[in-house]
Amino acid sequence: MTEEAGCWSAGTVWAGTALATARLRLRPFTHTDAPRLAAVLDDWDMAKYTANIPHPYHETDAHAFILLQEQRRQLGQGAGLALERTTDKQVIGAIGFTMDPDGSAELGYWVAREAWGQGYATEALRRLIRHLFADLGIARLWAMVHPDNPASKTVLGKAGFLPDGHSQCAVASRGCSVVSPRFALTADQWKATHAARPMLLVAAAALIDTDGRVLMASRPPGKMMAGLWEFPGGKVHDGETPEAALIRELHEELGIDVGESCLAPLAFASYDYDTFHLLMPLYAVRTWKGSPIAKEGQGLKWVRPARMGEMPMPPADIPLVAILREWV
Ligand SMILES: Nc1nc2c([nH]c(=O)n2[C@H]2C[C@H](O)[C@@H](COP(=O)(O)OP(=O)(O)OP(=O)(O)O)O2)c(=O)[nH]1
Repeated sequence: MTEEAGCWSAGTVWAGTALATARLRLRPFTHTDAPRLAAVLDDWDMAKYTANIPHPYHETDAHAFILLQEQRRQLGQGAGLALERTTDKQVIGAIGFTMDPDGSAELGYWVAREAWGQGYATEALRRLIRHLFADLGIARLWAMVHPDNPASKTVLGKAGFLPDGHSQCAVASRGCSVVSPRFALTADQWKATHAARPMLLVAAAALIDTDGRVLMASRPPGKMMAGLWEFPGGKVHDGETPEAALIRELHEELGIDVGESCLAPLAFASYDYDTFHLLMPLYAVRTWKGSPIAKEGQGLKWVRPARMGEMPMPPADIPLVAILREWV
């Protein structure tokens, strides 16, 4: 294997590589997660609809679960991944899969009560589905939900799963089994819907001050990826050039005026967000008129590229940080 081969091989959970979504990192559990798991899962409302969460739930149960996930991963039987929220690195759920001998895989997930109703399960599920179909070549995925858990059915529906009959499902916390609806999605069905996702063109700026610091903006509450630090900019409207869009956005968001000749193309981000594909040219800007002020409720920070890695950022922006470190 040449060194470049790393550029071609897809990330795989078998090797423990984390999967990023807009707001989450899907990563293997470690034993340091055990207290958090016990705090979240020792809750009847969490256990009652899931197959494998006993009740009550102690840290020893969490350690056994974490050990089992690592063993399953090493044996190629499946994996259980923590849903780590990017903004605060808190574990807010889990998602996992188990390989079947026929090349299909079963999925399961839960989200902590404090994070219910915010779309985290759908976001994680879409990302794992893409990994299983596109990177690992699995042909078909299926999942069962407890019959009294409509929220979980909705999550599967949003991810494109279709009803697939019923099966008996053991429920550890109740010590019995229930007849549960099954849902399934094939790789072909997924490919057809995934291929139809739109391409979103966004123009962004690295405003660089005389001290070599770059202006970062935090996404305001209520917007997708709220709280993450990004480069100022926004969507390119129909009929606009990326440059014109960026000049407009910098005026609207920061109250500064930038001439088109001051926009130097620097790099671009190209990133699959599951519901759209982002293409984002990044321009270096060293000269502008006015002082940047937050006009849209965003936070602003001047940051040295060497410190940017410490800030929670949209996953699309991570490769841009390395370029800025080299270049600024
Ligand atoms: N501006 C900007 N957007 C980014 C970055 N990284 C990244 O993934 N994005 C994504 C987040 C959004 O999905 C999209 C930008 O959309 P936006 O909602 O901020 O665009 P906008 O300012 O036109 O806002 P709106 O009028 O639609 O509310 O690009 C980045 O560094 N800067």
